[in-house]
Amino acid sequence: MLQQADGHGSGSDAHGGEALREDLQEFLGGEALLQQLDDLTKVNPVTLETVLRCLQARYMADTFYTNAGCTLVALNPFKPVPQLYSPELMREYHAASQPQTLKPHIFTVGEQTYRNVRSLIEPVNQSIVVSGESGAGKTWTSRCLMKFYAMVAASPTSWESHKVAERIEQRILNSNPIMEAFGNACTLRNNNSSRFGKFIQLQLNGAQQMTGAAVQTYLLEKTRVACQAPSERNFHIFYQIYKGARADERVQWRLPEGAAFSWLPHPERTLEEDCFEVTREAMLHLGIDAPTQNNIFQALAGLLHLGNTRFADSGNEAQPCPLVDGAQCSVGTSALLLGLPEYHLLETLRIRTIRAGRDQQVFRKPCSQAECDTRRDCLAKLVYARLFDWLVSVINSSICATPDSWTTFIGLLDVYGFESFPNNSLEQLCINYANEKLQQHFVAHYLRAQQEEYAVEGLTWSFVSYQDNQPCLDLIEGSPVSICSLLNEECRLNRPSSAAQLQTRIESALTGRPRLGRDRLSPEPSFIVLHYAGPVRYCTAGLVEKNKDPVPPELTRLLQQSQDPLLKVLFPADPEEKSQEEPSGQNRAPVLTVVSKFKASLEQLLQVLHGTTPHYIRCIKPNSQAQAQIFHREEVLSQLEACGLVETIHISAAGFPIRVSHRNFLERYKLLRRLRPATTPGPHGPCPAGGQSEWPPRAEPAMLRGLLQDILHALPAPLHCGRTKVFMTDSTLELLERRRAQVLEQCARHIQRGWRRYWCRTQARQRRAAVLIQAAVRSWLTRKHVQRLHAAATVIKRAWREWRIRMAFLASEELDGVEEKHSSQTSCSPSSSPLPPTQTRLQGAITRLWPLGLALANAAVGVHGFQRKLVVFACLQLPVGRPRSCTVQTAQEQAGVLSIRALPQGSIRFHCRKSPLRYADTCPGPSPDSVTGFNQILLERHRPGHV
Ligand SMILES: Nc1ncnc2c1ncn2[C@@H]1O[C@H](COP(=O)(O)OP(=O)(O)OP(=O)(O)O)[C@@H](O)[C@H]1O
Repeated sequence: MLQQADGHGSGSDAHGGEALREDLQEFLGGEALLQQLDDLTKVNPVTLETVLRCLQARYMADTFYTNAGCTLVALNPFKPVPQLYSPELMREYHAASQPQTLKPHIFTVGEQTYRNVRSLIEPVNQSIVVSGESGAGKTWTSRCLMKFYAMVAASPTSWESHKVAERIEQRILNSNPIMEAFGNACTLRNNNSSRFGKFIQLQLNGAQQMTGAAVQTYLLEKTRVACQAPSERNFHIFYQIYKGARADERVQWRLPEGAAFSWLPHPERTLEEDCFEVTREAMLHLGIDAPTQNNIFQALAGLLHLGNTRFADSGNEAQPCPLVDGAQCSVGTSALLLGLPEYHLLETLRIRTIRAGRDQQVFRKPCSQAECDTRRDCLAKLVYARLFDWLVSVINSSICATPDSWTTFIGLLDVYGFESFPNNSLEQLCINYANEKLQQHFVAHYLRAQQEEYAVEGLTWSFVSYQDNQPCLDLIEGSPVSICSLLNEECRLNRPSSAAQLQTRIESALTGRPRLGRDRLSPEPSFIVLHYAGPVRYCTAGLVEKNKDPVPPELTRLLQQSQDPLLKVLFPADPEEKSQEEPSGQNRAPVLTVVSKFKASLEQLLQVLHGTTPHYIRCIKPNSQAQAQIFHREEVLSQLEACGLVETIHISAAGFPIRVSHRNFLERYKLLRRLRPATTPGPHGPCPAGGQSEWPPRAEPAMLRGLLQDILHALPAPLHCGRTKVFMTDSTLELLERRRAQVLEQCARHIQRGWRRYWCRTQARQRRAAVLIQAAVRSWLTRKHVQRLHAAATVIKRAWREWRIRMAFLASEELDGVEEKHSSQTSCSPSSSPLPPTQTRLQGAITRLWPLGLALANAAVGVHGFQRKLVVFACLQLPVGRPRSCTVQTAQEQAGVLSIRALPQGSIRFHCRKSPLRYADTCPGPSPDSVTGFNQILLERHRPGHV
């Protein structure tokens, strides 16, 4: 989950931070606020990932400055930013009552240092260390700061002092173009790369007015004069004179247009730094008059011609190397321009003189071709380095105030950043050694600042667990044995030693040193130093030679004989002078090597820095293409490592990298009080269920602290409760988060359980209610249905009964009617009959035998039509004359007689297919055994016609 930078595992750290949960991220820092976060130490937690994200967000929003505790991180905009360095802005920062509350800017640092000087709080002197890799913007930053001080420190009381101050400031500002022309060059990484380190001391009087300045330079890359890496250039000044010389000067300096110089690569490339006039102007302002300037440029032209002096192999050790074609002219011109005799120059380059023996006998030995080249290059480097130092001294004499006119100073240190290339040599060793020294100084200061914050918060804590870079410094410069001492020893002994031998010596003498490593796969002899910013492999080849920086004494002697006024100044003839460059086997006195000189100047610098209040500006190059609005995380990350910001983060991790205000802490972790055992209620009562309302915005600090104590009581974690913040380590945060997750899980379980119980209860209730409703509805529906059926049945029953009754009635009527008629017929007189007598007789017969007649009438065959009707009427004794009074259906085709059976009693049974009676035919439940009666006609003997 949480990962904090530990040791040097930056990669994993960067990824670890990514895994941080969003809500935690928000709690600790607030994702949305990243670009508004002015201080990198306020990103929470302080990890590389969050720091990178914050820087990126700010860079993309054109915010180039960010605080990082006591450090200011300056991202190179690589584009002109309007108003970012305007005089109005300078004035705004200067006039602000609290510049720290304004946006981070180099002017905040400038103003802070200025106010510190004014406050006279010890240490009064201030220093600003501007560091970063090549092209990160150190020179730009230093220049802007100098302009700032020139503006703010120029508030003189009188007109006269105003004029003095203005002149001084102008001189200080004018020193920049000169130093840049002579000390800067176009490299692969920066078109205007400073090839030296510098410390500028701005001197202030008791009224904090700038009265002067002093410049100290370090480690000029003088090899560039004679050797330039592919695609790189020589120092700007050579191009300036080559391109900017007037016609008469060209003649005087022997610089015809289009002339080719091997030490002037890529002359066709024109940079804005190639402005000769600006340099001349600045030199003039600093008191370097035109003849002196002329002299300087003439000597530089002499060096260019010296570069064209090429030697061929003589093929004979006893013979000096001949010059290649055309080189003779170059030697002549060079000698002329340098004020040297041509012959003497050539001889010095080609012949080595060796003094040996008790009486210092002189031997002359022709040099090899390579040695000639080396001596030529050495001469050029010697002249250029002395010229550069002389210029610095001239600048200093021009801008430096008399010791009694200034009391305090603000120092600006512009140094190379940490360097690590595939092959590193003495230059990188010196640079990285300086960076180690500065890092140690920075860390000590940072720790002090941290301690102060803890003290303000009322915390006592010491950084005992922090491992500083002392072991690495011991390895490089320690006593009695270190890399520097071994290199110096090699120079002092002046014994021939190969690269492999040097490697072996270093490894055996420094074996067991924790910061020394070895690259077993490297084909070249080398050793590895584990610097705070990462491991660097140094090749041992050429280390001793570079450390010796040998200058053949003949060269110095030659230059001392120059007729050139400038060279006379640079190389004063002093017969008493014991050349430092004359190491001899017998002389066991310490030799002034590059390393020892550098170490001495570094110690002097650090002494100065120790006596000041330091401020740090870390310049960061967002991309190596020098493009605006491009932020390469990997590149920035490696620079953060190199400038020690990562180390700062590691230190933060060693302390309490996480600081949360009391209120925020309580808001997030109040629920941890639930962990408190039920039997031990805290002094602040039971846990309130509420949220925000429980801590009103202006809650008493005492109350907050009390609640905090409750949490601490419930969860014994290594938390440190400051006056306004809670301090904790990364692992504590992790523990808190874990416990919080546990409590949340418990709560979630409780809620789930409660909810499930409630849900089940509700479900059961609903189910019961549904069943009840369903039952009620169903019974109601059934009742309704049954009622309807009942009603229908009643209707049917009633109708049926009525029908039955009617049918029975009709049937009985039918049957009764026949009998009655029959009886009444028999009782009636014949006179009353309307029928004729024959008919009446027939009718009587029929009537007597009416069942027979009826059967006949219904027989399928037999009587038809009216006869059939008549028979029926007769049988039923219906009046024929009134056919409408009753209806007799006779045409019952189907009702034929099926069988006629004479019964033993004398009765006859007619079995009809259908009852001849209209209504008596219906029988609801005929029994199969019984005679149906209605479709059977039984003629009984004693009583015919009984049905
Ligand atoms: N604040 C800035 N605003 C705009 N451009 C800048 C700024 N800072 C730096 N640059 C650009 O970056 C280039 C490199 O800056 P600068 O020369 O100051 O780098 P440096 O760190 O001094 O490099 P070196 O160590 O090689 O001297 C400048 O020439 C300029 O173009």
